[in-house]
Amino acid sequence: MMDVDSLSQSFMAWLSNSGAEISEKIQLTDLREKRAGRGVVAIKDIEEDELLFRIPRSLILSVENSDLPSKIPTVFADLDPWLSLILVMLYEYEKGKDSKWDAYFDILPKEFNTLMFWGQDELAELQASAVLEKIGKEEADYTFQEKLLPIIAEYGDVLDIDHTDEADVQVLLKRMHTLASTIMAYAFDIEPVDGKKDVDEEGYVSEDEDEALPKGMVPLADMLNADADRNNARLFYEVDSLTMKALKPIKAGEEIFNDYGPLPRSDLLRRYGYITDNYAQYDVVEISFDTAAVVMEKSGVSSSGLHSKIDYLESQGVIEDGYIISNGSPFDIQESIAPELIVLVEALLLTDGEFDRMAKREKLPNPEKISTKGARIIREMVVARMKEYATTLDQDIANSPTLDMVDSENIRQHRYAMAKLVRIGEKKVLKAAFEALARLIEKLGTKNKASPAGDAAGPAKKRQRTQ
Ligand SMILES: C[S@@+](CC[C@H](N)C(=O)[O-])C[C@H]1O[C@@H](n2cnc3c(N)ncnc32)[C@H](O)[C@@H]1O
Repeated sequence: MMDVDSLSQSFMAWLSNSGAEISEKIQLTDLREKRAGRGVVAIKDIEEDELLFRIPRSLILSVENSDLPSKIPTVFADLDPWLSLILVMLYEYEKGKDSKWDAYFDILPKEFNTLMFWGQDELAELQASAVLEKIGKEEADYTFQEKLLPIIAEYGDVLDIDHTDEADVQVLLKRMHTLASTIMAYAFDIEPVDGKKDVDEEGYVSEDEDEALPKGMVPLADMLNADADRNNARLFYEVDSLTMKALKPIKAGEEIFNDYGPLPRSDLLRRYGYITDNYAQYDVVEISFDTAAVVMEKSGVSSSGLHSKIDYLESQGVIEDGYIISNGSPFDIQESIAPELIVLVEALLLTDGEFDRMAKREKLPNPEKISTKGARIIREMVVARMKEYATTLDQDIANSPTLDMVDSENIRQHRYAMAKLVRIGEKKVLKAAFEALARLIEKLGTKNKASPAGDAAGPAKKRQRTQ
C-alpha cells in the first residue's frame, strides 16, 4: 500500500499530465497532525489574484465527463444531481485503473467523521441540538433503495457491480452513503460554460433558483480546507477550465483556505465532520414549533379559533418546523431572532377581532415591534428550549476539554469533545437571547410606566400592528 505522501504525489503527477496547470508556489501537504487530512499550503509568497491552479473542465469527475450516460442514457432523467453523481462515482470507482479518475479516487477519503457515521452514544453528546433531526440517514437509505438499487439491478452488467445477495446490497448501500458524504464535503455546484438560462415560448428567461446545478468533483480544488474567515482563495468558473486564485497575499508556510460558507458548528459537523472556534460566530439554536406552541398554550395565548389562525399564518409563511436564533456580538434581538417567531407570537396575542381585520387585509404584525407580553413569551420559549438539553451551560463549561487536549488517536473522545463544544455554543446563544429579552422587557416596562399608551418596542410613535 502506498503511503499518504506517495498517493499525493501520484495524484499531483496525474493532474499535471492531464493538462492541469499548478503553481510551483503551492504544495499538497499532509496535515493529519492537525486532524485536517491533506491541505494545500503556500511554499513561496503568493500575491493577491495570483493563479494557484487551473483545472481543465474535462478533468471534473461529473456526469457530463463520464461515459456512463452514453451507455444508459435514459436513467439520468429521473435522478437529481446528487444521485446522478453517486451513480457515476460508483461506476468510475468500479472501473479501477481503467477510470480516468483512478489516481483521484486514491486520495479521496474512505472514512468520515461526519454525523452520519457517529455512534448513538456520540450523537447523544449533542443532547437537544436540532442538527440531530437533519442527519437524514434513514431518508438517504430509502432513496438509495428506491432509486439507485433498481438501476443497478437492471444495468448491473454495464456498471459491473455485484448486487445479487443481501451482503452485496449492504456493502453497496454503505458505499453509497460514503459517496454521498464525499459529495457533501468535496463536490462543487458546477456553473455551466455558457451560463445560459432556459427561455420559454414567450421569450421569458427562467430564473428558477431551485433549478439545481449539476454537481462535480473538482480535483485539487477540493483539497483546500476551510476555517471561517481565514478564507484566502476562491474558485472561478471559466469557459474551458476552473481556476483557483488567491484573494489576498499569502505568505510562504500559510495554509490556503477555501470558503465553505458561514456554517454553524452543528452543520459543519454534519457536513464536514470537524469544527474550529472560528465558526462559533455562526452558531445558531432552533426553537421548534412544538416547543413554541406548548409555551404559548401555557401562557394562555389565543385559545379561540387557533386552527384557522394557524392556517392563515401558514399561508403567510409564518409557520415553520423550527425558528432560528443566531449568534450575535453584541446580541441584537431584531438581527438574531427569526422574525417569523416574533410575528407568530404577536399575531396570536391579537384579539380575535384584531386578528380577523389583519387577515382580511392579508397583513401580518411588524416583526420589528415586540410587545412586553410578546417578549415575555419568547423569553419563556428560550427557557423551555434550555431545559431540553440534559445539562446546563455552567455544567458544560465547568468541565469542557479543548480539542487539543483530546488524544488524537481517540476518535470517540474527539467526537465527544466536538459535540460538547457544539452544545455549549447553542446554549450560549440561548443565554444571550434570554439576557437581551430580559433587558427589552425591563426597558418596555420603564417606558410603559412613563407613557401608558405604548408597550411595544420600536421607533414608531403610534402603535402599529400591521405592516
Ligand atoms: C473539501 S475536503 C478538504 C480536503 C481534506 N482535508 C482531505 O484531506 O481530503 C473537506 C474535509 O477536509 C477536512 N477539513 C477542512 N477544513 C478543515 C479544518 N479547518 N480543520 C480540520 N479539518 C478540516 C474535513 O474533514 C472536511 O470534511
